[in-house]
Amino acid sequence: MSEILSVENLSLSYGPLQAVRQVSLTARAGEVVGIVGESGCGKSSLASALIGLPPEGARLSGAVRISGADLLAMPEEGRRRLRGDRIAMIFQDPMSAFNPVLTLGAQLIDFQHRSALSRRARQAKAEAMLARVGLPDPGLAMQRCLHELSGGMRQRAAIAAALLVSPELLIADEPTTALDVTMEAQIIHLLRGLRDEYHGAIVIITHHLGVVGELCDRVYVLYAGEVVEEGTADEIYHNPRHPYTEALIACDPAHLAPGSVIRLPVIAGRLPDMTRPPEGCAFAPRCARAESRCHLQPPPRVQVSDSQAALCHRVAP
Ligand SMILES: Nc1ncnc2c1ncn2[C@@H]1O[C@H](COP(=O)(O)OP(=O)(O)OP(=O)(O)O)[C@@H](O)[C@H]1O
Repeated sequence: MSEILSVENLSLSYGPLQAVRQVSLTARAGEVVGIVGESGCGKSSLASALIGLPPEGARLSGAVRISGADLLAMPEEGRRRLRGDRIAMIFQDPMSAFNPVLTLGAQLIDFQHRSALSRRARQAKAEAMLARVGLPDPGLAMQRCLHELSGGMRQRAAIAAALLVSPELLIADEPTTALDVTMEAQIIHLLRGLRDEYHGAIVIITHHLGVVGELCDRVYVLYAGEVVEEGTADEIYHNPRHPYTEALIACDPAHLAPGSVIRLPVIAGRLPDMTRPPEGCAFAPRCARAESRCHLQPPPRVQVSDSQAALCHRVAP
């Protein structure tokens, strides 16, 4: 499988605040890769760096390669072209992909402006894609403005818009958080169906480990801006080795028997102050298994299988 996305030692900081620290990851053609972590661990900052659009004032280092081309090393014009041609993004707020006062049809046709197809063919392709993502009566939906569509329909339209340009890399940043549970299940089902026919790489960024377990091939667990564990979805979900991954799983609603809890458990403690990251393991202050070396020395990256690795003093190879 060819590597579509290759990230090497990527760091992003806002002044003294280190939001993303030395992240390395890959996504190959046909693969769905999940990046999971709780709020504030650096997911959005990482997502912005993956598309070469960091927030103003952020400082970036490292490499983000899209099919070999280093996004961070090229001038803005090159990045813009790459984003338009080869990378598409699905945001939590589907409205951010659209102009609210233009019809959906006009926008879906315009998104294909680089295509050699006629206007009529682009229209037909847009309608077919809307049907594919489950919009009832796509012909009618094409004539509607976005504010006339329901939240679920907008999210489906945003997915259709992203796929219309056949991107090599599709990045979904918290694609389901804004939706209710039933709709979330439908969207997951849809993305799962699409992965079999879409041959690019899909990267899904979420705080919800259940999404990752159901949808992804491989998972990276992010804590305090670092990848603390990586592995296949099966390894991460059923045989987590990092205490933070274990804690995330214990908090996941999918692991709780229906009706058994009133409030979701949360991981006790809070993220460290990232303007002064701890000298040892960043998770040690919240870790029930921490020993003194965990507080003093940076943890080693321990390879536990061909595909699984954890950043932890307590994990045996
Ligand atoms: N534009 C910014 N300027 C300064 N600090 C920022 C900026 N954006 C994010 N941060 C800080 O960087 C850290 C990581 O934030 P980020 O939004 O990337 O995390 P996240 O995991 O996406 O969180 P959430 O799920 O709540 O969006 C946080 O401490 C946050 O306060």
